[in-house]
Amino acid sequence: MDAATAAIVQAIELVAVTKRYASGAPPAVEAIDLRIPSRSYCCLLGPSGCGKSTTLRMIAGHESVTSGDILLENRNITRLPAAARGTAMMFQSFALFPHLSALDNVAFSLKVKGVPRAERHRRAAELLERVAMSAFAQRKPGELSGGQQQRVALARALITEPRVFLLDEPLSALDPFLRVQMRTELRRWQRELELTFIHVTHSQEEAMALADNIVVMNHGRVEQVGAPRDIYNAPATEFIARFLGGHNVIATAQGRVAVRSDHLRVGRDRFGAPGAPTLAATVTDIEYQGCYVLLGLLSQDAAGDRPLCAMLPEAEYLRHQYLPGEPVHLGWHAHQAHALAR
Ligand SMILES: Nc1ncnc2c1ncn2[C@@H]1O[C@H](COP(=O)(O)OP(=O)(O)OP(=O)(O)O)[C@@H](O)[C@H]1O
Repeated sequence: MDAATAAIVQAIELVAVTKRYASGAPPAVEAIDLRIPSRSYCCLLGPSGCGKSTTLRMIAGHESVTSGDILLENRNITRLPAAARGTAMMFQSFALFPHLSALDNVAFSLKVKGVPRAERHRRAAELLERVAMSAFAQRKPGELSGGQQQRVALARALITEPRVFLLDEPLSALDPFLRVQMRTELRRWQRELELTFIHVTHSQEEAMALADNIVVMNHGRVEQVGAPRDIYNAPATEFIARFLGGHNVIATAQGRVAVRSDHLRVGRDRFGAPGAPTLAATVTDIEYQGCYVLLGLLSQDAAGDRPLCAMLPEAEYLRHQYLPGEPVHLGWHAHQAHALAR
């Protein structure tokens, strides 16, 4: 490890963490090594069943670890109870107590700890103010909108003064409009609070919008870790290229490559110098999307029939007006094709 890497405090470090729910069953999480820098926004991204919630629950202490270690700021927390770890969790459904006011919901964990009423209400009121919910302190959860409930849930988690904030699909219960709005708020809170956020999602769009680092998981393993732009521009595997969307996987003589849909060039004439990557294709569909047009294409590559997709800016499409059934040529710049490991 170089000095610069050593100087970055890791909020969370997983060392060879494995989880088996039953002996003999395939592992839900298999030998994961992961470092999440302090004060960063990390998204665990992957399809249903890939092990992301299990990973989050093991960090929270809601699930035991079969083998391996979990460190929080260099402290081994693997065997500590959830309340002693320095983490707090926000759930998809927010899990607010329906019969308690927003203020009492936020103050709840201090009540359990025996903090006197006046003191716990003072601290809860401060946190409600921080999330712009002071005016709703006396309302019950049922009298609040989804977004307002989320802010109360955030305040309730923050009252325990966590070092690491864990979020399990926190936006998926919200309608699409509110989801985008709350996404922006989550990012702003993370920056303002200077906390480490670890957020589980199956939405690549959400992960791209929020994360400093995305951890892409598949079948209980980490497939790739990186900044959204780095992962999008150089997906390591075919699974990632397909899961992220917006990519074509093409079999070439040198192996499989990923080419972004907006990097695939389409023309009636063959492209470029002899030897440059090129394919013949037929237009199958045309989808108008507003500022761009998606062309569905069928081609043959080294592995056989290959459905592909090209994303053309609206003006370019209008210049050419391709029609379904029309033969076209496809091309791409060699540097825009990323070799896939598998
Ligand atoms: N309590 C449990 N007992 C037994 N198996 C479990 C349990 N929880 C999860 N699993 C299994 O472990 C694997 C990983 O599940 P996990 O919930 O971590 O995935 P996920 O990526 O979060 O999926 P989702 O997005 O659907 O929540 C799955 O095969 C799941 O069936």
